Amino acid sequence: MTFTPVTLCFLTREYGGVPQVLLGLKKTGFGRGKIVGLGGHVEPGETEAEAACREVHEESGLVVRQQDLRDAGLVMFDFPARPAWNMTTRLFVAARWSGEPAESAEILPEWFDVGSLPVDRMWQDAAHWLPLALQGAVLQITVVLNDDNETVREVLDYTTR
Ligand SMILES: Nc1[nH]c(=O)nc2c1ncn2[C@H]1C[C@H](O)[C@@H](COP(=O)(O)OP(=O)(O)OP(=O)(O)O)O1
Repeated sequence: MTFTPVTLCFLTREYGGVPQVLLGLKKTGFGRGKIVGLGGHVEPGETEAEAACREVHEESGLVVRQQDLRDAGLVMFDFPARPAWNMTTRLFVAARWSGEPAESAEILPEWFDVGSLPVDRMWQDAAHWLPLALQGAVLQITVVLNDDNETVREVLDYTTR
């Protein structure tokens, strides 16, 4: 079974002493209408880190350097009722970046407090893995979606650190 390689990159900052993460409203394509992380497909010939930096720039105008990406592990999104949507997702977190986030055709970026993530507006599975990734874990997780391709059937967590 093929799992398409994609990335998600979570930029962080402290704002008034409060940790925040940059997410965004997906305006087009896969996950339209949801609050998601910045990211997308790894193009042929590209590394995951290169793809993450490219997607952050395309979607928000921000510049993040590969050396400032922290590898936060892998999440497999398994859609048994829609295997064409299966993805293997490299997670990155970056506390150093430059620029001001700007709306793009694909994403309306927005900062959220890490302590109150907008989980009701995200993919349901995000509540299972995003807080851990932002806390510094290196994840090894498989999310199995129900046949509605929305809700979570099970989360298999192989994280060791
Ligand atoms: N169950 C899930 N929960 C989640 O939080 N993110 C998911 C998910 N399943 C997929 N994703 C993310 C991973 C990836 O960053 C994104 C899909 O990639 P894209 O945003 O790039 O898709 P698009 O259809 O907009 O295509 P392109 O921008 O043309 O590559 O969806």
